[in-house]
Amino acid sequence: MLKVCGATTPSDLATLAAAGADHAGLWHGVPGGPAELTADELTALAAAAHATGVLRPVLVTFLGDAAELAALARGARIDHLQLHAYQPPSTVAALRRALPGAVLIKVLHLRDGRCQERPLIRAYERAGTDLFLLDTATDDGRIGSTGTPLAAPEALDVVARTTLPFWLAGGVRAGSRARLATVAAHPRFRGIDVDTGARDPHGRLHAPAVRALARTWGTARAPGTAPTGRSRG
Ligand SMILES: O=C(O)c1ccccc1NCC(=O)[C@H](O)[C@H](O)COP(=O)(O)O
Repeated sequence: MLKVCGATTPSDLATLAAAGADHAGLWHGVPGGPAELTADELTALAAAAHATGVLRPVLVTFLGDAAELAALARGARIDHLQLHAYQPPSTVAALRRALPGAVLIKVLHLRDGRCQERPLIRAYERAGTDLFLLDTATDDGRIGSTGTPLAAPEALDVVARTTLPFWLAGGVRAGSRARLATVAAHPRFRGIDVDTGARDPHGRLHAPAVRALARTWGTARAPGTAPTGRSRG
């Protein structure tokens, strides 16, 4: 599974679909974010993602109001939600009740190798999280699209504290597959989530980079096929 984050136009989605991505991350509720979408834009792009026949949209958000998120997801017909900030387990639980069929992805942030949410991991699992996304936070506290690499031993240490499937993020590139081989070999590893490594030097989504990610990480689809099933693991 390959998710690429921060699509803002139908042309971005066409690039991702043709280059082998399975999920497109669409931002809403990320104040000041360069890929921030209005609710109407989110709905239109989610429809465009579905129309590709291969891409599933993921709502990526810092928002913590479960009722607002559930309404947004229903309105945009998105069934994958990625809680990318420090939303508490109670938000996951409320979303689980509001959207029983959705795939709820909670980000776990590693800063200086330490998982910021470590004491809450079990609570997130009990609340109804489907999938964890391991990502990096920078020394100065930035989160999301940091391009900062995650070390394999630190990722595995967090994974050992969980029981759920997980996606891997944090400066992932085609060339980091060998360095992260032990993480990719984990039985609960389900795929990668990339922003920086899928872009050209001007910050545009870049088909050759996406193709290289899909090829190197072994997520490439057979030509003409759509991903099967949901991403719950
Ligand atoms: O992508 C962003 O800029 C972003 C901003 C705010 C919240 C979340 C954001 N991205 C979420 C993602 O899922 C990224 O793909 C993930 O952080 C990995 O990014 P990178 O390290 O640049 O590959």
